[in-house]
Amino acid sequence: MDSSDIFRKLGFGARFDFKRFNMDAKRLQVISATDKDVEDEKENSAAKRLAGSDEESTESTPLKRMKVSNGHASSEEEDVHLLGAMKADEHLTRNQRKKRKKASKLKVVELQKLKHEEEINAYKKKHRIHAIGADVPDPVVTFHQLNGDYGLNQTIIDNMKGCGLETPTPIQMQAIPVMMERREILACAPTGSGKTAAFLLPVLCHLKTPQKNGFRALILSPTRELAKQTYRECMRISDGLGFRIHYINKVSTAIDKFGPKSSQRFDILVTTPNRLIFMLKQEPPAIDLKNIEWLIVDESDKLFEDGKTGFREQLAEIFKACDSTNVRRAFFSATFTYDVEEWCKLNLDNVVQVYIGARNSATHTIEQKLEFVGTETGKLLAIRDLIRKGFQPPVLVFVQSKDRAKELFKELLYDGINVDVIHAGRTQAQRDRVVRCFRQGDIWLLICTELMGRGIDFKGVNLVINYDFPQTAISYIHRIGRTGRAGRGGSAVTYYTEDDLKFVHGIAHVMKGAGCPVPDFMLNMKKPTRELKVKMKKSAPKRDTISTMPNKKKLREKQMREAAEKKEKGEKKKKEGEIRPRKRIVKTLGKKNKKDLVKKKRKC
Ligand SMILES: Nc1ncnc2c1ncn2[C@@H]1O[C@H](COP(=O)(O)OP(=O)(O)OP(=O)(O)O)[C@@H](O)[C@H]1O
Repeated sequence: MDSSDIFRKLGFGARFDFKRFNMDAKRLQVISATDKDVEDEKENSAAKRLAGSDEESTESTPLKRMKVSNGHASSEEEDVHLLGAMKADEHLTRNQRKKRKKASKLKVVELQKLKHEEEINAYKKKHRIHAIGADVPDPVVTFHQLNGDYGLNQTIIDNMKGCGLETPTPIQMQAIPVMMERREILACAPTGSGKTAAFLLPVLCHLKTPQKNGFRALILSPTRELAKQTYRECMRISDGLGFRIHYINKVSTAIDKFGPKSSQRFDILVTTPNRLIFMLKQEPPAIDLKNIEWLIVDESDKLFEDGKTGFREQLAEIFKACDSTNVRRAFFSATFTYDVEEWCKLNLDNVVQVYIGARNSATHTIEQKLEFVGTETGKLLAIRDLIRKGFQPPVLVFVQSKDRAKELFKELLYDGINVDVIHAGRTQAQRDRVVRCFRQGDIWLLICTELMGRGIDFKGVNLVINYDFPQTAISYIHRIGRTGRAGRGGSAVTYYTEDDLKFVHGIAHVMKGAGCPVPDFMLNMKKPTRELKVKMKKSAPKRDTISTMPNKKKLREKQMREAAEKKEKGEKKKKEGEIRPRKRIVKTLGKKNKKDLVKKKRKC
């Protein structure tokens, strides 16, 4: 037995890197020339395909494309490769041939997988989808696909179509399959991009049919208005399936309805954290969240905020109450802070992060403008000018507090337009009426506070006016996001005064990020310090009252200030007189007398 025999025996069934060992293999007669040719041909064809020489159009049939290429080689392609391999295999044993066939099949599958990945990446890039996480499922192209792939009820798909939702938006393309696979998710997509349906569809799919096990899905929203809107959307999409969906309107009735003695005939609860906490704190708790399978936190960055405006503590208590082992959590918002992201990475199980477009960016369909108005009076003049020139309702006007909302309402009440106001100081019935009238078009211009800034979907708002400069860029993104929804156009104008100059930089950059023209001087404005930013975020700046009438209190203050200044000046003069009396005498003597005095002095 010579060395080549030993090598052949030991190397039986092994595959060679032909580029590196070609010469040796030939010398030892381990392979024939045909073996190498087949191998070379395979590599060449793979490279060609990855370089895009494949004739098949990737755009025309995306669904088919994704299905076919999902890891399995087409039989035609396989045959070509196997034929070549069989010719080369003539001199091999049956076992060797089998192994070779298996190996080449594997290679084809790998190449198909690569091709598939490339196509998926191109599709994601086109729709600006970024997904981070392990084994992220592929995005879907149609709602119909969800029926085949995940068993989504056809009624839901029909209801979606009935509401005019024909094809999924980018966030729906990616977030739905992720949630369908029961993965926890942190999703961020621009305002008005269809996040509500993105979380409702998987929830409805997993709940399958109505049951008597108490609530199985919980959706949290920061405001009652948003909770009600989500409840309505959920009812629309699940129409005909018999799910019992609830929205807590009055806590007193909810306690009787959902308490321990209830029939447990409910499936989905949509509410604000405060109301839920109130019910959980009853003795015994007036609601049971032990069977919750899906906990959705909408506008999650808002709910994660600390302090008066946030719900962080309440959220922690609700998380504790949803203690089922198979609870899944989903966080949705148009904006995310670093804190929320870190929390999700640490606490969620194998989380998938989905971002559409650039993070914390404004919708591209909104025309944004910054308008310098100098002073508070300038703002009033600007808005009156806009009204006088004529505007296209509906318009939303944001101010920083309920007091200012009332002040502006008083000012505009007699300007000949249908104007109303909504803020936390109004009763729930008043708030509901205002929202209803605004939706119906009976109110043309609605003055509101940050209450309306999050999630509210008013169809066709044409213009958003930031009467008071927003406290943060995040607040700006949400406020202007009330227009330009679901791919429609819209405009936003932000008034700024001398006092707001130091905060213009941030907003100018958000505008630039959304592709709006911004003058260079705005982009180059000095950034506010960190302390200033924190201060502004915590509390809105003090501003002069919104009024064209002279403010009596202010007038009195001004008079008192002037009187005090006068008095101070007088005292100062008196003091000066005591220190330099001669000078005073000289002054009072006049020019002629002064000369006489000098002469007299000389004589002396
Ligand atoms: N696939 C779709 N095709 C067309 N319109 C859609 C689609 N999905 C949702 N919409 C519509 O888009 C609008 C905005 O949707 P939604 O309120 O869910 O946005 P959002 O992303 O939650 O916004 P926000 O960040 O302001 O809360 C709604 O009127 C909704 O009916």
